[in-house]
Amino acid sequence: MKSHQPRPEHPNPRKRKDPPSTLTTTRRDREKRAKKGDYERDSTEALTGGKSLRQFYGVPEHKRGRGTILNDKLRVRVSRGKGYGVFTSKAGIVAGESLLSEEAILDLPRLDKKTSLRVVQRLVTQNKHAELGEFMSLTISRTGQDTEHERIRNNAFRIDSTKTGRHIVFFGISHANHRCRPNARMIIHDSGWAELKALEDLPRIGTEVTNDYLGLDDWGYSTMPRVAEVQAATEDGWGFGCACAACLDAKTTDTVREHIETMQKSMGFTRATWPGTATELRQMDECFAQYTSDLQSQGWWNMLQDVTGYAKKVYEKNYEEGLTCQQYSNMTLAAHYHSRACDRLRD
Ligand SMILES: C[S@@+](CC[C@H](N)C(=O)[O-])C[C@H]1O[C@@H](n2cnc3c(N)ncnc32)[C@H](O)[C@@H]1O
Repeated sequence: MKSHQPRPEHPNPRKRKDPPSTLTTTRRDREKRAKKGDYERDSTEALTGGKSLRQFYGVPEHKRGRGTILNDKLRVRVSRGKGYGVFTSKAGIVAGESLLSEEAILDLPRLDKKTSLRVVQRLVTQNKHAELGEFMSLTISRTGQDTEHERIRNNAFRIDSTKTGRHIVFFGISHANHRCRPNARMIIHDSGWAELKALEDLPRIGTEVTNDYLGLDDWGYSTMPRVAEVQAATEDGWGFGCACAACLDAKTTDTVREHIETMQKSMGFTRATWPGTATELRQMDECFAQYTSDLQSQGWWNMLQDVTGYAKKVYEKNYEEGLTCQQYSNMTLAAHYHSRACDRLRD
């Protein structure tokens, strides 16, 4: 009689057969598990039997963003030192152009472990395999933390101002890396759609499109966090210390930000929070449009031109790494508008 010997391991790790898993991944099984509440487990259980979460959900390992064409303007590619990133695949993009408009994969009313688990579980029960595949191809930066919650924490954007409030996850936009002086801006609509818009001209193919995770891409009214604070915020929120040019030259950046704050204080601008929602951003846009038209209607059009030109010059000379040109122009414009308005009142 033939004795049953265990097969030796294949020398090529890719061809080794996994031991039979207790975590079956057919659709029916997944549905059964979801109904029974078997998804109630912690990160250690998620790795049971050496299975990753992707294996647990039956999502192919190789589907990790690489080369994904997002639309005719953008694609996902490797970004050195940052995993993957979003890059232009079209030349001649101009400032203000819409780069990508996307619906959320996941929309969480709250950011906590239970809610995270529940929303991913819902993709399974609703047979949303494409969304599940997209979600699983997003990054987790802390090794050994392969849980739904960690993946959401790493890729979600806040839609209300609280840390644990409404968060949403996208596919393309969540692949965009952070930069403190970004070249694109994300506008999240309350309905769960988001749009990525170019903040500056992107003339060449292959330019990395970066977004500002922290809301530094404001109008310059807020207190600018120091580099150490930025690092702490990116570490706390997404598990990485920002390595953008502004953060690497912390001394210059901090000096520039200090300078800006002094200017802001002298103008009496204080704003404690960043615009978080689409409504807030729209309100700011409307405000800015209003005072631009005020300037025009009062015959101050030349001043508007001067101020913008001046701001650009100063920006190019001194403010290279701390602020976007647009932010600086807006801020300087606001300052001039403010002081002119004060002068007029005094008259
Ligand atoms: C929302 S994801 C961005 C896409 C991600 N790079 C990927 O491979 O899918 C956030 C993660 O990207 C990396 N990352 C983004 N911006 C970065 C930056 N400025 N410096 C270093 N790492 C960054 C960090 O690992 C972070 O946890």
